[in-house]
Amino acid sequence: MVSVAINGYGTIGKRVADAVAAQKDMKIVGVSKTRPDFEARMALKKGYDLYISIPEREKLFQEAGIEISGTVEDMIDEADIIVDATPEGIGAKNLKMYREKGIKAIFQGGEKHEDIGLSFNSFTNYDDSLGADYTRVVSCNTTGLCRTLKPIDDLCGIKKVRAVMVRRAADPAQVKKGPINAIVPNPPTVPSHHGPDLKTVMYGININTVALLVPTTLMHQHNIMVELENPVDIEEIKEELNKTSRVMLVKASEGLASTAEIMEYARELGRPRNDLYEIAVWEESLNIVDGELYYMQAVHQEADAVPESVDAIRALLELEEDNKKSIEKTNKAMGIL
Ligand SMILES: NC(=O)C1=CN([C@@H]2O[C@H](COP(=O)(O)OP(=O)(O)OC[C@H]3O[C@@H](n4cnc5c(N)ncnc54)[C@H](O)[C@@H]3O)[C@@H](O)[C@H]2O)C=CC1
Ligand SMILES: O=C(OP(=O)(O)O)[C@H](O)COP(=O)(O)O
Repeated sequence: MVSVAINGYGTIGKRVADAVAAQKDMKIVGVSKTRPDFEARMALKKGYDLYISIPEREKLFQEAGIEISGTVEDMIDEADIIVDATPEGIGAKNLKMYREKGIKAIFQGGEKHEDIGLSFNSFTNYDDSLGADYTRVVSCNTTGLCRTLKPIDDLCGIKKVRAVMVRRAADPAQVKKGPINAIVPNPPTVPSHHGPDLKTVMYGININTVALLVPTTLMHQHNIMVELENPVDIEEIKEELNKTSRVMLVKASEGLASTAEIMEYARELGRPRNDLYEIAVWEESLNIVDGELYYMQAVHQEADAVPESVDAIRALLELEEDNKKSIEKTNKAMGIL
């Protein structure tokens, strides 16, 4: 059983911690916090040893009566691998420390591909991270694109993709982010960074994306148009997506006509934090017009890329050479369809 530490126990970090703890071949040996808040108390309640990323704040934790086991450097000494889930750009700064400590590390999508040198998705390029020292799990939006474009490409080939990424402005708990009442071209430049980001894990795919921020916190929504290489029937596409792991077809006609209703469905599934790991594709949106495939999907940004971090641990530590077997193990432990 390998020992995993989480540097940055936040939205993604705490979810990855629970996902790792659910696996049979790995365990959590520590998580790091910057301040003694309710998340720190929850981490201890879950049995995770707590480490501090800002040593000068040790007194704050003591005054709060929150037991800590040391600094991030101490935590690294206990682990076989680090999952860095710090805010965008901080992971790249931590890379120097990981190198000096000689520990493998997995980063998240807020880091730049060029800063880490390798990016990861369980379905598209797992093998390239086998035995690597560092890799970067692509962001929630790019993960969402991978999950549906990969099976479509395998089925009938993709000539070109255009996608409009309607992104949530903030996560539900992020009270300082917006917009509250505006639609923001973000980035205002076209194409957005999502196309190049997808190419770091789906090599050579021809894609251009446009991205917006809208005042919602629940999910991202994607509008995808695919010029297909070879003719295919829409029922074949539906069948392929229906059997694709970490993807689910939903029907607006059955009350799942919005991101809000999809998240209500996620609550019915009863996973931790009502998370939806699967990419939800509106079945009614799937259509082929003049040889071009159209479809719409929704992405639970807080959760969809979390299982990929678990698979990345197996790849870097060479616990499983076959991505399909890792995906199966991760899914089984997390109750993913
Ligand atoms: N929130 C989302 O929807 C998604 C986020 N990501 C990526 O995941 C990464 C983490 O993002 P979130 O979990 O949303 O951020 P977050 O802000 O929720 O959590 C970050 C955690 O790191 C801690 N932290 C801050 N500075 C630190 C430092 N120097 N050392 C150690 N810990 C530190 C914070 O206190 C916080 O607990 C980013 O790269 C982000 O782009 C990827 C997919 C979706
Ligand atoms: O939108 C996201 O990534 P993206 O920039 O790849 O679209 C992620 O949800 C992270 O965004 P955040 O930095 O607003 O949390």
